[in-house]
Amino acid sequence: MCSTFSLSSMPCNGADNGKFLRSKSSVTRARAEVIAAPKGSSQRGFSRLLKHGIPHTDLQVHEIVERQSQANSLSKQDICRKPEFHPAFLEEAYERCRNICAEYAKTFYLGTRLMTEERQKATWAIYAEMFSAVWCRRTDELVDGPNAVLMSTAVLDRWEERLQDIFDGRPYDMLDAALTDTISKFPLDIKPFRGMIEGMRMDTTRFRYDNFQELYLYCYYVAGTVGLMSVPVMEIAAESEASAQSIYNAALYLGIGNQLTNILRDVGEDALRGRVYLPQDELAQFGLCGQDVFARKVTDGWREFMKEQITRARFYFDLAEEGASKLEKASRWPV
Ligand SMILES: CC(C)=CCC/C(C)=C/CC/C(C)=C/CC/C(C)=C/[C@@H]1[C@@H](COP(=O)(O)OP(=O)(O)O)[C@]1(C)CC/C=C(\C)CC/C=C(\C)CCC=C(C)C
Ligand SMILES: [Mn+2]
Repeated sequence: MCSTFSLSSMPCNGADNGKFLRSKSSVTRARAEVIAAPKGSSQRGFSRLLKHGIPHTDLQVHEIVERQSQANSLSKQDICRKPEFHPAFLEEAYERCRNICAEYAKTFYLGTRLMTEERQKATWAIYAEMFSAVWCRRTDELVDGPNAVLMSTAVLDRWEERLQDIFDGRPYDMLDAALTDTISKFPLDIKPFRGMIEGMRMDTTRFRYDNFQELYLYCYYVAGTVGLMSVPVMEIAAESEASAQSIYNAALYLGIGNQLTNILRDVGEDALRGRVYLPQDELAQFGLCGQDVFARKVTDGWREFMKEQITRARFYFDLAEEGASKLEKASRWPV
């Protein structure tokens, strides 16, 4: 059993994070470290973003970093019981994960080809598992009416049970087996995986985001968590003197930057699914509203609004960049 990874409570909201930060000076320092030098962000854009504030999820990151350092001091045997899989079975399992990644995440897959063999396989296994959860959830969107949310909830509850079984060494199918094997090789924490499912839950009930604070939380769940899953696989360079917290934050920011970009890319497609992920208060500042998004009107106001949103996504990519150089050498280029 992976008792080291037992779950604590669900993430707290931003207000609680604030209290926590005041009492944990190292976390505050780490945060300051990361936001001190956002290369490439224009001064005007940057101060505007700071005025909005960077909504924080430091509490979760801090917990994960703590558990990670405990895990690193344990032997692989202590971390997780290694299940006995036939080598040919595992080979086939990873091959299926690879095919899913190559088919549905083409650019990302190219990046994985630059990784060491063990890291590639781990990345495909994580991708395939999370993709399957997203895919099953999406299929439920085809169900109309009041039963839709109930169905999604049941599907996500089942995924959460499966996740626990994977971490307990009881995989349900071949894709799960690949992830169980990956978990026996890398000190992965279940918490970001649960967070990803929480993000999918949010997506079943929430079709609008009033402000960036709310959107950030969604992005944290569906994408920041991907960054947090990645660090134990990519590994921090032994010679790195940066705090683990600052590197995990950078990984989280890479997820946020990716998800904000994904949202800007998919405005039209998401509107067809009845969703507007753009912050409503910021749309209003440019004289826009959700209806304009559905109407697909491209006006000067829209262009100006989008420029600001792009600036924000770049801001997060800039925050992430420094962290990538603190990873194990062989992981920097693929990231
Ligand atoms: C220090 C440092 C900088 C480390 C690097 C950390 C790192 C490698 C971060 C990667 C961040 C990343 C690629 C995030 C992806 C974010 C993203 C776009 C998420 C999408 C969510 C939902 O979007 P939407 O609902 O709009 O869906 P579509 O537009 O219809 O696609 C996602 C689709 C999330 C779904 C998640 C997955 C399918 C799993 C992703 C898993 C991986 C990419 C594997 C990561 C593991 C490793 C070891 C790299
Ligand atoms: Mn999208």
